[in-house]
Amino acid sequence: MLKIDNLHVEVGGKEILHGITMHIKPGETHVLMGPNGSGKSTLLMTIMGFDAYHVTRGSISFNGSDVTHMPVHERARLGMGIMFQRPPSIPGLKLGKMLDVINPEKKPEFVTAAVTRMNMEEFVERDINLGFSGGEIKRSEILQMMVQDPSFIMLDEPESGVDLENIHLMGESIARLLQKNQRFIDRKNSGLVITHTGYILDYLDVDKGHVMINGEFKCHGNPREILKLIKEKGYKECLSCAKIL
Ligand SMILES: Nc1ncnc2c1ncn2[C@@H]1O[C@H](COP(=O)(O)OP(=O)(O)OP(=O)(O)O)[C@@H](O)[C@H]1O
Repeated sequence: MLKIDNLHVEVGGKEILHGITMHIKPGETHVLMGPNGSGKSTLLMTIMGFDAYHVTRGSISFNGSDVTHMPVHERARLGMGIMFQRPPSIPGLKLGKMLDVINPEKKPEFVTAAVTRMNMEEFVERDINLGFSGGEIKRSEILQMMVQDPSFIMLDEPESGVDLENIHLMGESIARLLQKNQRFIDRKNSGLVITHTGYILDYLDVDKGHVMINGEFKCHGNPREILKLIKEKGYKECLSCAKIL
């Protein structure tokens, strides 16, 4: 589904990603870990195609199409979706209005059911993210993604700032987006999820983990084993081992 080959990316005139290669197949979910400032969000923003992220070398292909220099809205149309780490507020645009226009194929009943599922009824008349708490922003992001219904789902720290009850709601909703209730061969949706804590792994059947340090992948393998290693020995161990777990 997603093939990234030797990707080099500059932000603000500085190279942040130094040759990232990865392949995510249909139905797979991968997890991205790594210390603060290592380039994880940069990778997601580049895959989605935001202007500030300049690909200087390498390529991104999505379902066989080269999207390396394609604008964001075209990537979204092809089926990419992203949940931001810190999405902006949009004064003057009500959440309900946004939900009405994200995906014309979704019937109003579908949208209403998604709003109810995410406990966002009292937010539809509010401007997007304006004054929302951290956890409310995350629920609003997932709600918008449920309506967009992308086939490739990127999540930047979905559990950060979310209380335990809502982590459960978020986890189950993300699992549905990634079709985790279906057999692997029947799944069409794939995902790339950034996590520091690994809480989200309790809800997702994840296929592979990657550790990024200073804009490069240093380790690939079982995400739970990688997290255990990081908790016990820190990221320094990833640098020294740099192997497949
Ligand atoms: N516009 C910019 N100009 C200069 N440097 C930038 C810019 N945007 C991002 N960076 C730098 O790129 C590096 C990677 O940032 P990024 O947000 O991708 O890290 P991250 O791994 O997602 O971190 P965290 O875990 O803290 O969210 C950081 O050092 C950041 O300061």
